Amino acid sequence: MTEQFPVLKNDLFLRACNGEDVERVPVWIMRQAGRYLPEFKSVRADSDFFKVCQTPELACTVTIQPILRFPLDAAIIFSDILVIPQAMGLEVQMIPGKGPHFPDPIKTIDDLKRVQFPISVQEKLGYVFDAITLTRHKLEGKVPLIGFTGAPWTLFTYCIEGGGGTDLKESKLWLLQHPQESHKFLQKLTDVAVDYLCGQIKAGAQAAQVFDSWSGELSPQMFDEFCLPYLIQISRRVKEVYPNVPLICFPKGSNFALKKLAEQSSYNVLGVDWTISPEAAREMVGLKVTLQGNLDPITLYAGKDIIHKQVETMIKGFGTKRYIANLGHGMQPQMTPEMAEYFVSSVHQISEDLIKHQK
Ligand SMILES: Cc1c2[nH]c(c1CCC(=O)O)Cc1[nH]c(c(CCC(=O)O)c1C)Cc1[nH]c(c(CCC(=O)O)c1C)Cc1[nH]c(c(C)c1CCC(=O)O)C2
Repeated sequence: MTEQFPVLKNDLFLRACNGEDVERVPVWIMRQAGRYLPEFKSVRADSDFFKVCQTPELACTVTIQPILRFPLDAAIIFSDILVIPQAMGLEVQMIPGKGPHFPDPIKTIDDLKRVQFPISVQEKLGYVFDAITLTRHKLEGKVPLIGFTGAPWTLFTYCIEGGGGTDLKESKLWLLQHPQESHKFLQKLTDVAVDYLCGQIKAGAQAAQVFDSWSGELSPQMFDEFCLPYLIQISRRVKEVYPNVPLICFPKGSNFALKKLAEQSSYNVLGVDWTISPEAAREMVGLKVTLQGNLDPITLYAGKDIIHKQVETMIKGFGTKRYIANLGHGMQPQMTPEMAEYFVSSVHQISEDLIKHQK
């Protein structure tokens, strides 16, 4: 039996995903739940990072925290992309002040034997599905809930580098020296990501985003070989099961790939970072897909007047159709809730004005 969820009261985000008219540009923020919120820090004070992810009540609480504070148009389930490597049998720790750490990363081809595949996502990641179902109820239909996964290449880099903050030398050497084994591993990660996204949608996610945070470290040629086919595959396979659920792809740093993704994949929305102008991004995809982004997050440190001006330029550049406002990457722990709020309210005010005057 499928769950009955509260009726959705704000469908602005979903309408923008689907290219429908909006009376205001929808806005959410990547990493909107996080350490810049005192109420998040207070939950984290008592619980390890992955404990929060694994406990549906806690994951639900922190997912909803930013929704209670700011007039956002979507919630994103609190979790991490690295729950997939964990589910495949690799140990991942979150080290305070440093980030993710794999005590025993994949170093050799022989190490790939330690990667469990196939896996039952229901058995290993059912806690995320439970968190999503609970959060759908607790949101009371205020805004839609987004699920997410890491993209195969980005997950691959963490499994091989053992953490962030590297130049990805080891992962790139895998692609160059062991292309076949790399493809095999990327395919396994893809299969798990597809099952994982389908499980999240079944549990109640109303849209889903694929984060390829490190795709921009690859040359266009390497991107075409090791990222693009898997990103396309994920979109097509999830759409086969859930044709009406909007899918978002954020290939950070690979703005050169926007045209190919718009033409060849089934994503409704493409996320862009701040290294491409809104006009250039729009030029590459036309009105075939919705664009999401792309304010340089550093802008949130620059003060209200500057935020306001930059948001205005951004919205005018993208246009108010087929557009979702966001940062070009995530919130940072040193940012203040006040500036997040100002960003959100600037999007409201500027886009409402623009749309009114277009009529
Ligand atoms: C690369 C990546 C990861 N995780 C994620 C990505 C892709 C997005 C991106 O590029 O930022 C995705 C992610 N991680 C988190 C979310 C939650 C939902 C949201 O509010 O956006 C999402 C969508 C929570 C988190 N994930 C993490 C935190 C902070 C850790 C903590 O609470 O102690 C949060 C709130 C930890 C994390 N997790 C990861 C890193 C590199 C770090 C350390 C970053 C840091 O310390 O600032 C891996």
